[in-house]
Amino acid sequence: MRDTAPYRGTDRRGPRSGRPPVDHPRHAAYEAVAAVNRDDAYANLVLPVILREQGLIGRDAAFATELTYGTLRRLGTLDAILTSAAGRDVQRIDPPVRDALRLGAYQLLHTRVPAHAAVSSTVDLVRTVGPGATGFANAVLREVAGRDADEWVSQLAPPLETDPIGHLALAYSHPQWIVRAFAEALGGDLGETTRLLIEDNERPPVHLCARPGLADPVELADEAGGTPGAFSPYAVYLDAGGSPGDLAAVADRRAHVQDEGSQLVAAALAVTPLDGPDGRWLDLCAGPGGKAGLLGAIAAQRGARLTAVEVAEHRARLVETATQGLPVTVLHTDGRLVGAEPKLPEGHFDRVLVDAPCTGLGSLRRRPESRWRRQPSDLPALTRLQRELLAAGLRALRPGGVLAYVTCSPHTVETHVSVTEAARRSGTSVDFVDARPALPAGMPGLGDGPTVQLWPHRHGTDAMFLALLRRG
Ligand SMILES: C[S@@+](CC[C@H](N)C(=O)[O-])C[C@H]1O[C@@H](n2cnc3c(N)ncnc32)[C@H](O)[C@@H]1O
Repeated sequence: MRDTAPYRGTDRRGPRSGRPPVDHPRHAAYEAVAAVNRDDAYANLVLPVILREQGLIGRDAAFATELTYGTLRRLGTLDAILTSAAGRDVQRIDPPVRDALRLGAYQLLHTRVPAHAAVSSTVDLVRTVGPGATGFANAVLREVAGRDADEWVSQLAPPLETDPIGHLALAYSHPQWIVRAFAEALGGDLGETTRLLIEDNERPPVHLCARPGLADPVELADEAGGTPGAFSPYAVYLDAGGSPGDLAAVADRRAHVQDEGSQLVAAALAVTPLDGPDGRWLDLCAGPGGKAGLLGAIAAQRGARLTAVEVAEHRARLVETATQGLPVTVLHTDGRLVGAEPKLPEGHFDRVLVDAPCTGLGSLRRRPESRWRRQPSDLPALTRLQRELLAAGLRALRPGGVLAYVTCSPHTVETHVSVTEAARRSGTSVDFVDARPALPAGMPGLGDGPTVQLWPHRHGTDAMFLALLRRG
């Protein structure tokens, strides 16, 4: 909302209804934030339902979305500010009042909503969700309004010089362990780490993938009112407010919604040179089917066939839908069963994708609550699964075949450590292939190889990691 006219919200009941004014967008945002914090809901799933139920469209829907996503992203910093302003730990505030205050503080510090409107609309909200706390809410928000966001950070964050991780975590609203992981993956460069954290707090663009042989990206960009992507030959960037669900090309599966980084790593597997047969491709972790959709379309052009494996039944069904009409066979099974499952024989496949389950720290832009849900304790189970799936992928690969190991996390334990450990323990001879030539010529910021790490702040993509391995 920063760059648009100040927004005051809408009151559809009007002043004469005799009831306190109800601001529909703010109520919708409250419902969404409360569902996320109370019920562990996902904002991207729950918000569209609430918007539909409340009949919010256009500017109202955009405002509710901005409030929901912004508040959830900034939760860590907002809570530190509210703790200070309230003079008590925010965790000890009644949850409905706490969520209303978070929304109010977000409006005060990060939008152009006038302070009086942010305060009075939040007090109105508290009147309905936590009656009895209106005086408290009013006092806390007036305290919050006494400083701008930078002044609060100066007051509350530890000094950058002595505690850079603590400072960045508070200033840019990320848990410290994630800031530390990002800084490590960026070679300790705190300037780059800061740019990444800033990017994580922005609304991400929507990217489309024009499926090769089925849609032309320039024509799709015209149809969608977007622009062709900078790097992926299949990418189209949708303009803000563009709605992919309304596009005929998406409805009839000539295109799908997919981050450009995901397109690039899937395409990298397909373009890596290979000697010998090249007709059997495998996607070992396929759900919900984004990369299988792109690889299936490329396979159709090249006379190849893709086997797409997914262990979760509902996600296997999503892969089936996503790959209809393409030369793709979907298997609902555990990818680790290579060699035991007759349809997954050892030494059989020419190209294998292992797009492993991971913390998803590379796509925090798209999942506003996930940075607060993920814990370092998630890592051991995930990295074990990553290594087992990668080992299975290597077993499935024929000698001379090529495997792409991909994560949407830049955490080095999930990237470099997982891939080198699994390759070392695979019992077969495995060589790293330089992944950089498999990405578009001239793409900047790809590092020294042989693996590639994409970044939101460098490439405008999710932080996808790619390692290419060739079996000896
Ligand atoms: C990162 S996602 C894959 C995203 C997908 N490639 C795409 O582009 O849409 C990882 C997927 O692996 C699946 N998965 C987890 N464990 C698995 C296993 N043992 N075998 C096969 N799939 C598994 C998860 O259910 C999840 O759908």
